[in-house]
Amino acid sequence: MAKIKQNSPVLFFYNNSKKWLAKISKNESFHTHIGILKHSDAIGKEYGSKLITNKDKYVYLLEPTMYDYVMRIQHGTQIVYPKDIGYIIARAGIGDGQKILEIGTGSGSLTSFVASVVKPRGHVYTFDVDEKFMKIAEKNIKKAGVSKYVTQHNLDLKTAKKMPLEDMDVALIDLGDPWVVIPQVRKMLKGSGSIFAICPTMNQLEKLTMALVENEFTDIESTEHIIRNIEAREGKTRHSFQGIGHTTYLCFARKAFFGRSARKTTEKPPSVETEKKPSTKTVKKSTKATKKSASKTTKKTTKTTKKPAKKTTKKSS
Ligand SMILES: C[S@@+](CC[C@H](N)C(=O)[O-])C[C@H]1O[C@@H](n2cnc3c(N)ncnc32)[C@H](O)[C@@H]1O
Repeated sequence: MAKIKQNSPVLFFYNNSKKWLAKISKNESFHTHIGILKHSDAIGKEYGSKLITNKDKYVYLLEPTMYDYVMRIQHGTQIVYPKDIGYIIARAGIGDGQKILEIGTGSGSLTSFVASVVKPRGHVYTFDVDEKFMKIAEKNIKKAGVSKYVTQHNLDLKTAKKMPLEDMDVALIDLGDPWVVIPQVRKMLKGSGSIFAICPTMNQLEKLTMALVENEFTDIESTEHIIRNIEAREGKTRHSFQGIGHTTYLCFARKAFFGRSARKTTEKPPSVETEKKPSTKTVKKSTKATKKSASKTTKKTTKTTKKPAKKTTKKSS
């Protein structure tokens, strides 16, 4: 039986829109519209028990899940929501023991969730360029209890000359221009490794898909996930009037070896519809942009809780 004690995490659950997440500290209490919730009253109770307030209302003392942490995360940036995270984990094949590369830590929502899936043997190496967001993410990752499985780096991989990682199982990208980092990500991914990127608009999705084809990725799929809440009550179950509209598009692919260099130039890449070669003009543009910005490399790595798997052996990527 799991009993609540000092420092236990607890979700004080009143209803779906009123719930409070806290770490139990015996001298603390908080005032709510349903009365005062005293932490000391929770100590010694089993998770799932009721706690009565001074206004004779009650909350349930629930053990928080990763969903609860992510939904109550401090937002520094837009975050990836559980409705998308579930599919990302399934579609990218994320599991225990994997090495994950993430570009665009943001508030650490996706980082925390993915770390909770790859732990205890796996690790998330996450990169961001904004120290302010990195601090927010660090706090959120700590609150979610997965700091041990995450290493945060302050490094712009767009301009980095040497890739700091190799043989990654999965790469997750959440930046405004994900197509720019595809060549770099390719170098760090193992063969057939999964890549996933967030694209809030269709224009971004198009540019990304073209870069994926150009950089020899296959199994390309783009999806949008809409969740509909149902209000289920006896005799009057119906869709909720509230709901989230469009949030973002998700794009998945796998690293492959098209063998273009070994083929004659007239030969076409594999015959999947989405794997048509993009117009050279656009691809050249993004390649130029990458090269141009490569001269301004900033290298700074913070908070290394675990060493990245850097080896100097060069591999064909
Ligand atoms: C939308 S947020 C990511 C949100 C995150 N997926 C989450 O669930 O909390 C995008 C992040 O990408 C970062 N970013 C922008 N350009 C970057 C770059 N070149 N390398 C790494 N991170 C970058 C921004 O600082 C920002 O924190």
